[in-house]
Amino acid sequence: MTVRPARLAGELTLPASKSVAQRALIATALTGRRFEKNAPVFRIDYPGADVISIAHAMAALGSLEIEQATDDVLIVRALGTPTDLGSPEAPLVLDCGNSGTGMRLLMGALAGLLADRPGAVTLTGDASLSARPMERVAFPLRRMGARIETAAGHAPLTVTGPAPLAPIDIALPVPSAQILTALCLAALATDGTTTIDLPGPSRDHTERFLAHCGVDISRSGETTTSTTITGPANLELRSLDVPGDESSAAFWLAAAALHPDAEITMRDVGLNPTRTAFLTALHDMGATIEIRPDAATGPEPTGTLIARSGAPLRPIVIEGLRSADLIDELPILAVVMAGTPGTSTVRDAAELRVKESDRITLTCEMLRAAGIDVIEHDDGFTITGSDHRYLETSGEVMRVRTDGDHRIAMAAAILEVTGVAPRPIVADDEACAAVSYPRFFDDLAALSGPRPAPAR
Ligand SMILES: O=C(O)C1=C[C@@H](OP(=O)(O)O)[C@@H](O)[C@H](O)C1
Ligand SMILES: C=C(OP(=O)(O)O)C(=O)O
Repeated sequence: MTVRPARLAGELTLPASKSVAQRALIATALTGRRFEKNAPVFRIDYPGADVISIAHAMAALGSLEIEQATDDVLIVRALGTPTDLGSPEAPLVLDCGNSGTGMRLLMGALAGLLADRPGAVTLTGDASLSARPMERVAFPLRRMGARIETAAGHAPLTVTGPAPLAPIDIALPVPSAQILTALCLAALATDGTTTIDLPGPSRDHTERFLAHCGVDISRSGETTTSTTITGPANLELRSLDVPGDESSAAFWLAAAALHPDAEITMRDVGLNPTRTAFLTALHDMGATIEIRPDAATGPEPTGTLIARSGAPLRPIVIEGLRSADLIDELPILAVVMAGTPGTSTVRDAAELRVKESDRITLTCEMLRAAGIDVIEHDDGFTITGSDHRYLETSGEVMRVRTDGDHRIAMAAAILEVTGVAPRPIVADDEACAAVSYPRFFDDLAALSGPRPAPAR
């Protein structure tokens, strides 16, 4: 017999926004300005493993000094532009771990750094990252003049200098904030104005952070967007509060929407309007979430979220540009769909197949393992859900394949703990949650209160 918690309640501290922290680390590493030893530029409270990988990569580059002040706090100091950037015979090797954002942003940043000096830097990553497409970033950077070699489109990849860069006007085929950001970081080293048009919504953390550091950058449009940035630009380093990660909050918003008795509070959560698509989707499905915005203090708006259970949920269709806006939240949204009576669908999300895992296949496998009716499409899935909650269930515990993907491991845990799954399930790798949320399973235990040990 597996007993699911009767109540989920408590207050949580979320990890630092993975998108904001990595942008701040990489952009700060680009600056030529040297800071006094005791003048930290910013701190990162509670970084996930991707953020730590990129912090260490920037320290290996020689641009930043990272002090681990406590288990949970990184203090970042800028040391100035590195002098040793390797050579084609002996490139400097930087390990990006599991971070797609880190590797793609660094391609642009390094192209800028190597625009007018010799050197060669090779970026490597773990097996998952080495399987992900990198030409989508290398190709437009080459158009600006960068010298980048990939291994048949993948990591390891090497950026070589000197390779002077020129501004470009470009319309990207996909609404990717990672490509946009790589091009913006490269554009800082050019003389003139670069314009990057995107065919759909994307997060605007880069525009906000670079403008905060005095760069001439702006974005227009809300669904299709156009970003303009003018170089050459030196960053004025300014302190920054890194907000709690919106995509980490999504797991608890889903948990509260699904569980019959829940109240979960999260403070200092990022409320950037380009990151609120999951809040909107849950609202459209009928969930109750109280949003209390904080007074603005920096480039990223924040606030408190209080999610409560009890509202009946209705099915939803996610397609077109909306899928791009929800891309990292689609595995956990699938769990909400499974706990909603009726048929819900996600289409136009083929991009999910090239994230840390094939998230379409693994999301469908997870739901099937739990006994939920799901149909897999090339670009999404259709789920027939139910509002029945199995707070006690029995049978063999089904192992969910994660392929080391943090979002699948956390989605499986929410599916299990909320009683949506008729059958007991467990992720085959819970440790991978640390990529974005190291204490996820501790927080889950704290919210669940004392109860019988979970079935394994
Ligand atoms: O810019 C970013 O911080 C991110 C952009 C998104 O990727 P794409 O740019 O490929 O859409 C997202 O999936 C990723 O987790 C983080
Ligand atoms: C896709 C993700 O991250 P990245 O591309 O940075 O690996 C994610 O966190 O869901």
